[in-house]
Amino acid sequence: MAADPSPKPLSADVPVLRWEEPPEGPVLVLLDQTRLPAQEVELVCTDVHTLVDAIRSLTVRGAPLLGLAGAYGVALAAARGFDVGEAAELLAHARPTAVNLARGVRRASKAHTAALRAGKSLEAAAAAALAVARELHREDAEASRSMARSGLELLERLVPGGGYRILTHCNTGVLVSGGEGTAFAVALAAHRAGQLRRLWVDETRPLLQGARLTGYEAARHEMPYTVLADNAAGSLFAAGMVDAVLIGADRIAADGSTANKVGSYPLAVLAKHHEVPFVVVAPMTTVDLDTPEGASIEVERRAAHEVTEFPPSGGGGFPLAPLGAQAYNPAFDVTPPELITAIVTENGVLSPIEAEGLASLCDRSRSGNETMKI
Ligand SMILES: CSC[C@H]1O[C@H](OP(=O)(O)O)[C@H](O)[C@@H]1O
Repeated sequence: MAADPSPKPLSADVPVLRWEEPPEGPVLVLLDQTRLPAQEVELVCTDVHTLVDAIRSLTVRGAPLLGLAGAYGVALAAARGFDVGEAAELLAHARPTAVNLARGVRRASKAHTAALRAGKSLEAAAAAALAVARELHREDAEASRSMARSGLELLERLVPGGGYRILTHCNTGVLVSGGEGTAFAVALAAHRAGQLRRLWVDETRPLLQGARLTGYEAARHEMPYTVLADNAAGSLFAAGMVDAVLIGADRIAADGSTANKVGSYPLAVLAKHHEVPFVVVAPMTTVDLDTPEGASIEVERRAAHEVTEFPPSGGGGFPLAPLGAQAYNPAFDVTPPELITAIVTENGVLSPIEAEGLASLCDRSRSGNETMKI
């Protein structure tokens, strides 16, 4: 279904994802992140195929938000009488790396199936799936608030004196979350506390989630931010201009290996070399104890045109390389635990990273939120 063609003013507070129930049937409304920062355009999803395409094209993106989109997608399929099993399969496999997506789909599908097995009506089963999606939404918003608090406390310990110069990669704010995000939410908390001296924003080629989306979010909060080409980060470290690196995650394996947007691993190596804290901020929905180590994480490979053309969406853009050039375009890379200073979750902060520590975090209630010295 076509989106509203009239772009909304950038100042509008447009929800990233919302469920609506107009007379013609329930819909999932998405802020189209491929159009930002130039335009705030919404995509109205009335069916699962539209939602799957939106996930694959990064119209909706970011690990925690993908979990919510997956769960709402199951609810949409159930409410509109689609085959829920088929919908769940399509949604869960729309992108492979962020564990949150399949997890959100699974939790909503289980609720739907349980309702049917209990003899409930199709409407009640659809409502059960929607209730799970809404609970996940609330949980993610609360997790975001908790990580922002814990992450700021960690910065105060790691970087005495405040006035943080934080480098971040990709986008990890409200555009990836049911709340204010993960790593970006920590930077925003520092800003609100008057402790953010500079937010260095890696542009994050090839899809430029940093320049486009983190820039968009930082501008709206009037944060002191500077965009940089990814390959300029090294000179910032060399000049001693980075106090900490904060990144998100798409999947954290049982040993602490972390898959995140491509370009994260080189930042971790730079941070190690320059003795700068490298901190991962991610909700527990991103921790996957069933994946033992980084080598087991499936890294999504994306189309060559995202690298060889501009704009990098959909093909047919301005050629940045000879037509037909091959391109290596992994969407993520994996940072080993020995390069990670700490992992901040809503269940606690793990530092240094020890495999059993993550399992302990998974066993904790949200209240057990203190730094774990393993
Ligand atoms: C806080 S998770 C956000 C995470 O998702 C991004 O990937 P994508 O833009 O491809 O969905 C990136 O890895 C971010 O760190």
